[in-house]
Amino acid sequence: MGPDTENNGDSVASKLFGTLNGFMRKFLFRILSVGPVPNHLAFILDGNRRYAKKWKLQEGTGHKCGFWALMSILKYCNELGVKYVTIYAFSIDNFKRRPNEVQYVMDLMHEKIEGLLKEESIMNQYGVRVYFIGNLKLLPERVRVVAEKAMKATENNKNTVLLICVAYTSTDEIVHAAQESCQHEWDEIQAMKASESNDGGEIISNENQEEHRFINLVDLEKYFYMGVAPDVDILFRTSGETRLSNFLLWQTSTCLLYSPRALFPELGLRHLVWSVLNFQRVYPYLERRRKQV
Ligand SMILES: CC(C)=CCC/C(C)=C/CC/C(C)=C/COP(=O)(O)OP(=O)(O)O
Repeated sequence: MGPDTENNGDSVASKLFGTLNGFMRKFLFRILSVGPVPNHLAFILDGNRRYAKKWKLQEGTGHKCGFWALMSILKYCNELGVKYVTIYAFSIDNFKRRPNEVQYVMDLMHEKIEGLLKEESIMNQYGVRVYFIGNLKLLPERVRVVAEKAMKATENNKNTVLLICVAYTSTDEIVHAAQESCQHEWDEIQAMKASESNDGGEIISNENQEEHRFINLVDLEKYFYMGVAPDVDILFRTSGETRLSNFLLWQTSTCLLYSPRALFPELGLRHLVWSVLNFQRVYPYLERRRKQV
């Protein structure tokens, strides 16, 4: 059977099948919830173009199918009780791709984000709060504006948090956090000096100065774009690839890496269930590692 590139599931048969599927899925998720359910899943969306090639579609249609796969995964995560879902939608390096591909993905993002703003969108149906994560200044103005609108429009949604990394790389995030943290320290030292001279020359204690000389872990994490989410529990990279490609290097130190052979648009329920079962198998080990950090 070929791919459903427009996500049309409107026939009576497909609706009936969808309802049946929904019941079975909820039953399956009940059983899975007996064990620990991961709190944060992250996805490197790999294989959209290969999917288009495989089915002899236009390259951009592969990205479109990737978007529909993402919506299904988001729905399953919501039903299973996974709180945070992060996706690597576009890296800073992706801007080096052919201009017409960059343009296509930006247009698709713009169109889909506008769709997410609609009343009947999955974001509102499922109570999903959206964050756009990364150096958003690098985005075309119209995409940035609609992204900011979507963050504002969903800020009161409470069920699942969707973090969309665009114009993102992990090293850029770390540099940004270090710069912000240094700036904050510098501002504090200047404020202390100013109050010292106002107080008629009271000397800043050595301890106080020491405290302000080093950036510590907690400070740095405060300034991460990803600071709104906890560390990742399972990192998916589709297409059987096992590279991290500069994605969430800081937040994945104690997670399970899962790389199914499926291309991203082929990612489905069975992959999610299998990854959660694997997570439950290694959970005691991950927990021990986390307590040691
Ligand atoms: C609003 C919103 C969340 C939109 C998301 C749109 C979307 C699915 C973007 C993915 C873009 C991308 C560079 C995918 C990687 O596949 P690839 O091109 O690297 O495929 P390949 O590995 O086969 O070359």
